[in-house]
Amino acid sequence: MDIVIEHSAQGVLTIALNRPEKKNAITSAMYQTMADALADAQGDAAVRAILIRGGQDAFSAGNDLEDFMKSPPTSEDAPVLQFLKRISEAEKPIVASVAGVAVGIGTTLLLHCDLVYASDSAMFSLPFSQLGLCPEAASSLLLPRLAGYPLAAEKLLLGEAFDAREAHRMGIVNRLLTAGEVDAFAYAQAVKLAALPASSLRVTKMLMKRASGQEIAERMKEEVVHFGKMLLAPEAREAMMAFFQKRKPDFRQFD
Ligand SMILES: C/C=C/C(=O)SCCNC(=O)CCNC(=O)[C@H](O)C(C)(C)COP(=O)(O)OP(=O)(O)OC[C@H]1O[C@@H](n2cnc3c(N)ncnc32)[C@H](O)[C@@H]1OP(=O)(O)O
Repeated sequence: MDIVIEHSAQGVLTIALNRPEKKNAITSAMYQTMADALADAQGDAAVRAILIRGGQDAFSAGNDLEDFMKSPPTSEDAPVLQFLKRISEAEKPIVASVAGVAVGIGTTLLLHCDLVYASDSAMFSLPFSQLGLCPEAASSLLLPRLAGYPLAAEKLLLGEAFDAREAHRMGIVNRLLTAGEVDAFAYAQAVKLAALPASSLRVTKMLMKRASGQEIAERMKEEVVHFGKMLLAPEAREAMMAFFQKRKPDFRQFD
């Protein structure tokens, strides 16, 4: 199973990305499973905190590029958009544990989690421009707000990878741990949350997020319009073909 869902007796729902052979690249089916798990968690009183994690080698290599080419998300009910809506509107606290690579949505989904813990060897990247695409998950709004414009622009315009220390400095990550410690630490934090009064956490999260909720939803909609068009454009096709052909893309052929 590419996504493993586990309920613990302490009230933690764990969503584990489990496609190590593809570095946890996320397919439509995986987004759908995660969106459904988040929806179910919302209505399940036994779930008091949510933990999202990948493996030691990869948190996630982002959207599956073959899926992008074969079935680009065009409609509003596309699984990726359902997942983003669910994670951005979740009322229950979400903790993330990041080890290995976190690429594209593997990094932007973290902007919607409440507590993010990462291994000190984790690597992050937002390679949208390198793929002929634009930011998603409201990262064009949230990253400049979190990290300041210069750092956000560097990451989103150049699309180069950055290390865990920089992700921590930018505010994407709460705390760095060793690769061996990060999952257990993140889980323990989720257990702590699960033991607190759910109503208090719900109201606290709502108060912190209420002002930005509408803006986030609107920005995601705006990003999707551009993203959907760009995904079908020749620049993105060239970038994705180049990835699978293990060569550098040639963008000089486009204006
Ligand atoms: C709405 C959301 C938008 C987005 O998320 S946009 C971002 C999309 N993601 C990417 O562009 C990342 C593409 N992948 C990479 O750049 C690299 O991979 C990594 C840096 C993540 C890891 O590099 P390395 O450690 O050298 O591994 P490897 O040999 O490239 O990958 C192992 C296997 O995994 C497949 N794979 C990796 N990422 C993806 C992906 N995103 N979509 C589909 N397949 C992927 C490869 O092809 C290969 O497979 P095989 O062993 O069969 O050759």
